[in-house]
Amino acid sequence: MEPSADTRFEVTDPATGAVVGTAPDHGPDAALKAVAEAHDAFAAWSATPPRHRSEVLSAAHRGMIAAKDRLAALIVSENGKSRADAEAEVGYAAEFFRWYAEEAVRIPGSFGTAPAGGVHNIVTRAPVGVAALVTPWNFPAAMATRKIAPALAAGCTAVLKPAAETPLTALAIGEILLEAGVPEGAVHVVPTTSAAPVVSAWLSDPRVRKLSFTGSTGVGRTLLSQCADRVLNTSMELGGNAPFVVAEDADVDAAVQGAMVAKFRNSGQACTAANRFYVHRRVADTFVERFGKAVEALKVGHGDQGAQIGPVISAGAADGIRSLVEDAVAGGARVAHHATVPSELPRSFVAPTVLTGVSHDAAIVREEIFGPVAPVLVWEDEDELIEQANATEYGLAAYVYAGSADAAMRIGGRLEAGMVGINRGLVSDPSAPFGGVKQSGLGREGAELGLEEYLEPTYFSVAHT
Ligand SMILES: NC(=O)c1ccc[n+]([C@@H]2O[C@H](COP(=O)([O-])OP(=O)(O)OC[C@H]3O[C@@H](n4cnc5c(N)ncnc54)[C@H](O)[C@@H]3O)[C@@H](O)[C@H]2O)c1
Ligand SMILES: O=C[C@H](O)CS(=O)(=O)O
Repeated sequence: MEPSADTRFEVTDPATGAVVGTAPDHGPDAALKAVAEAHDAFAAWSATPPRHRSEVLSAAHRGMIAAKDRLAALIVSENGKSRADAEAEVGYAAEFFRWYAEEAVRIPGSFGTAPAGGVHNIVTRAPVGVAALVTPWNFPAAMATRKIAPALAAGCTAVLKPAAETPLTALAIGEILLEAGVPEGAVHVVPTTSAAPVVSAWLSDPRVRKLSFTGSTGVGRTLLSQCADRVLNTSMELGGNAPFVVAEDADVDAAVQGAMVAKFRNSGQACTAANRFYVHRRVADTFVERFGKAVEALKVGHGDQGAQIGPVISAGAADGIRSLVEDAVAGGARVAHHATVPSELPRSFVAPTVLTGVSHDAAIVREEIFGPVAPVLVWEDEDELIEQANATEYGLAAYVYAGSADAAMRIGGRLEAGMVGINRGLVSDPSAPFGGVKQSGLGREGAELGLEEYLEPTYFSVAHT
């Protein structure tokens, strides 16, 4: 499953910089060899009975659950997240194998008669071919399985380039797939420190028929323009800037509980993370006080030592987050609450923080923070709220807490987002279509729609008398 590479690169713990493992460093030649093998494997895999693919995916689900402790430890070591977050990620990631084991036997098709008669329309779905999959470091298991599972269910084969920060989890998943019965060559995990040349080589190769990318909007734009040359089938899961709205009739304690999940899961490094909190003036003081108390109680430390908040991915990323806070404070914001970062911890740890009095045009409101900082803004007029919440190029997730279902659905329906959490701070679910509008992406992952991303319809026009 892993093509040979002459050189290896070191993978480090984001907290300490200690080397936690090494991965093969593939260049474009090795990456194209992986494509050749995936292409060779395609004819046989795409012709397997759906029930067989389903059973292999079920075995992959069981394999991941059996390896839960080992995978969680690997994720903590290379990503830094808390052990609890890592275990939750393994469960979530494995669930994509179970969901698509169940979908593999339900590839859709249809039969109809043309209105004028004399012609039957038969629509079938065929796997698109070899899929190139590119994933980020923030959820090293789930972002891989969210692509691999529907690709295999559809009958595609795949080459996967994980982020250079977190290749070890993807390599371990590759081994689990082999043990589950995925044929040699059908899924290649291709770590590299040369992302651009490797991915460009794939996108230029006619044997590659699909790109599914998860990462930043900036890199997504670059890859989309490369895909234009070959009019390549693409799925894009990109950045976000989720508003979290608290209405005047919301249950404030429930809103605080949801806010803790929406903001602090994975230390704020989720594309779905609440980036801006819009709280109605009538409940703003109560919300900030209770939210602040919960934030102050967060335990910051190493992921494998019982902490709730681990480091962010690098010291550079942490500095960037702190600069956003400083910029907001220079613009009039106030650090209302923060957790304590033990003094012995290195620079990659950022204090979970609640900011109040933040200006609507502050960089921290406009940019994806990707860290444990919560800017709170106060609203009174619903039309102004909607205008401010939608004033972003992103449209991935949004959250609304409101007492009346009517208000929640009305506000939620006016937000430009692909996913809206109503009275809950988590929208990620393998059985639901994950994805964004505007510059947060194209296409969906999870649910039935996630399978469609790896299928192409063929329509047969059949004459009959
Ligand atoms: N919408 C989603 O489902 C989703 C999920 C997770 C993360 N994200 C987004 O991902 C970003 C954080 O992840 P990141 O920092 O790893 O993103 P990134 O865009 O820097 O990297 C993502 C992947 O692309 C590769 N890459 C980087 N530059 C490339 C290039 N020029 N050509 C080809 N490949 C390249 C990286 O090696 C990595 O594998 C955030 O913006 C976050 O919102 C989105
Ligand atoms: O970073 C965003 C990912 O999609 C992770 S999750 O699906 O929200 O867990």
